[in-house]
Amino acid sequence: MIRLGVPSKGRLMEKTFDWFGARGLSLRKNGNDREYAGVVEGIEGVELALLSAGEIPRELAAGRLHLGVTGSDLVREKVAGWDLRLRELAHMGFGGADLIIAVPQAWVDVDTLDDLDAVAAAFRRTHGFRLRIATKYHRLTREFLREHGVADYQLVDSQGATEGVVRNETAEAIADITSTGETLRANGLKILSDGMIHSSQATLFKSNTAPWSDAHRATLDALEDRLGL
Ligand SMILES: Nc1ncnc2c1ncn2[C@@H]1O[C@H](COP(=O)(O)OP(=O)(O)OP(=O)(O)O)[C@@H](O)[C@H]1O
Ligand SMILES: O=P(O)(O)OC[C@H]1O[C@H](OP(=O)(O)OP(=O)(O)O)[C@H](O)[C@@H]1O
Repeated sequence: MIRLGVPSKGRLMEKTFDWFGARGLSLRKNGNDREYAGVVEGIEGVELALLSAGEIPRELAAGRLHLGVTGSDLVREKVAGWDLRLRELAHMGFGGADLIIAVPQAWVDVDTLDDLDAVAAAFRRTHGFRLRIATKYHRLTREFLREHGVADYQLVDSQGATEGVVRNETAEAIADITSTGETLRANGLKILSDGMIHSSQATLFKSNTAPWSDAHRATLDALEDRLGL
C-alpha cells in the first residue's frame, strides 16, 4: 500500500478532501470523527493517514509516508534540504498564506530590510542587546535574513499569537504567516516592502526516501493519471 498523509482537521483537511473529490477520489475518516485513520475510495492500493499538518513534513522526510499534503511553508521549515528528500507533485490552490517580516507601524522610517538592518545596529548600540524577532519559523527566517545581509538580531521563539509580542514588549519585530493582514493591522504592525519570505499554499508532496517497490510505483502512476499530474 502507498501511505498518503493528509491534515487531520480544519480547513486544510476539508479542502484536501474536496480537492481529491473533484478528481474522482473520495477520502474520508474511518468510523467516528476522533479516529485518525481513513480510507481512499476510487483507487486500489492507497491508504490514508490523518496527521497534524505540522508533522507531515517529518513523516515524508523519514519515508514513513509515500505521499503527503501540507503547507509548502511547513516543509521548508521542518526539513533541512527538503528538495533532496521530497518532490512537489501538485500545488493545490488553497491554504494560501504569506510568511512575512513585520515591524511596528510607528517605525515610519523603516520600510525595507536595509532599513531594518540599520535599525538593528542602532538598537544594539542603544540597548546593549540585539533586536528581537519573534517567530515559529526559525529556519526560514534565519536563511532569509542571512541571504539579505541582516545580521544584528536575535530570534525569539513564539508558538502562537506572535503578533502580540511587540505590544507585550517581548520582541521588536516578527516573522509570521498572514492571509488577510487583519491580525497585523489590529496589532499595529506593517510588512516590510521586501519582507516576503515565502508564499505558501497546500501542496501534494512525494517522499523520495519512502520504499518505492515496483507495485508502489505502479500505484503512483495510476494515481497521477487520476489526478491529472
Ligand atoms: N490564516 C492562516 N493562519 C495560519 N496558517 C494558515 C493560514 N492560512 C493558511 N495557513 C497554513 O496552514 C498550515 C498550518 O495549518 P495548521 O495550523 O492546521 O497546522 P499545525 O501546525 O499542524 O496545527 P496544529 O499544531 O494546531 O495541529 C500552514 O501551512 C499555514 O501556512
Ligand atoms: O492575516 P490574517 O487573516 O489575520 O491571519 C493571520 C493569523 O492567523 C494565524 O493564526 P492562527 O489563529 O491560525 O493561529 P496561531 O496563532 O497558532 O498561528 C496566523 O498565525 C496569524 O496570527
